[in-house]
Amino acid sequence: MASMRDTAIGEILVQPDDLHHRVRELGREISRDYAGKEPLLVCVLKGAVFFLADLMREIEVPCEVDFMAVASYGSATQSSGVVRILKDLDAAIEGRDVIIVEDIVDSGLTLQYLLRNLTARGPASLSVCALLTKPDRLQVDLSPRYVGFEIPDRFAIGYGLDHGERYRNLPYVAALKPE
Ligand SMILES: O=P(O)(O)OC[C@H]1O[C@H](OP(=O)(O)OP(=O)(O)O)[C@H](O)[C@@H]1O
Ligand code: HPA
Ligand SMILES: [Mg+2]
Repeated sequence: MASMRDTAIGEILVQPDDLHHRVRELGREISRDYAGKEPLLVCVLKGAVFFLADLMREIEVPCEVDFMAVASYGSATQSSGVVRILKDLDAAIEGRDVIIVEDIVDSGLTLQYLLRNLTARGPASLSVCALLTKPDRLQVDLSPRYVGFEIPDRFAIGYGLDHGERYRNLPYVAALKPE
């Protein structure tokens, strides 16, 4: 775990206990909504891996997971919306009940791209479960069906979220301290 003395770690936005409880609630909601179905969770690498692993263990209906890696270009704390697939899903999703699992929806441009791309593959249904959203930064007209927490317009790190690949291992979500 990165040291608490690391000067780049600012104010804590979501405490470990709150993450744990909310992830459990989301798992219950999904289990209820998908009763009788067998959803496919599509985890967007890398940040969502941590959320996915905790969420999936709170889901009580049979479910599967597949992974997709995408890259968006731009400065370190901003995504450009130009999205490129680095790793595609292993299997077809036609006819499947798909849930996209994201760690954060910031501008929404990555998610907008993913929704268009996956819709074109003919899933039976497609929904989004995002741990975090930043309502003040959203640039597109979409709203995930499942949201963990709404956070202020701060660059977030921890619980999967990185800055330059660091801080993913923090057990809480914090704001990156401005330089
Ligand atoms: O709403 P947006 O402004 O498009 O930003 C959200 C996207 O940015 C982050 O991924 P990132 O490209 O940092 O990849 P990572 O998960 O590997 O860190 C995050 O996991 C989302 O996929
Ligand atoms: O606030 C954020 N933190 C980490 N990665 C991100 N990608 C988009 N927004 C963020
Ligand atoms: Mg990142």
